[in-house]
Amino acid sequence: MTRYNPLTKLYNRHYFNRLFINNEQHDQSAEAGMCLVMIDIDYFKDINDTLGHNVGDRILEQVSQVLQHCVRESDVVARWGGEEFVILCQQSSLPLVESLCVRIAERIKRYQFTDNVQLTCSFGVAKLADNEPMMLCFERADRALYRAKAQGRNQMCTDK
Ligand SMILES: Nc1nc2c(ncn2[C@@H]2O[C@H](COP(=O)(O)OP(=O)(O)OP(=O)(O)O)[C@@H](O)[C@H]2O)c(=O)[nH]1
Repeated sequence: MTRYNPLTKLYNRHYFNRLFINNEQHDQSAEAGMCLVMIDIDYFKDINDTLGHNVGDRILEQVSQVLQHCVRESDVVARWGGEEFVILCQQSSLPLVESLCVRIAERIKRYQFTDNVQLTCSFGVAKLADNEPMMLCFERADRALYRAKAQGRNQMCTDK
């Protein structure tokens, strides 16, 4: 089974799921300080609709590079769906992960994307609680992302 999404070269959803979401065998020490970030490009459909699918694909590649560049080596980045990404940060904390999101947002703001496209992202953050299944933490991060979208996009929400 392939681990990677061919376009972005990031881990694909299936592999990320297998590693973390469906795997309840993690020991507690490995789980200490695990945080999840869900990231979704804002109004990505408009980019496809106005500039075409090929430009959309280039943007997805470039955003993926930004994410890989911003994270630590121990963090795991995956393409979750169309224009949605997930980062799993290990041995981290909410303040550290929130500052990671700010760094990513700043880098995306400054990045010279194909066709001079300007874009922003929305972020949803959650920290794995003691004895919490990864799936529940993931759902909390996803709800936080939904809030960031609903509140106007280009922002980060944390589920505390
Ligand atoms: N170019 C390209 N587009 C994709 C790919 N996968 C999904 N998409 C597009 O991503 C777009 C997602 O659109 P929406 O879910 O409406 O989200 P959005 O326009 O980003 O709006 P918000 O998320 O609400 O800010 C759709 O137009 C999909 O066709 C892909 O691999 N390449």
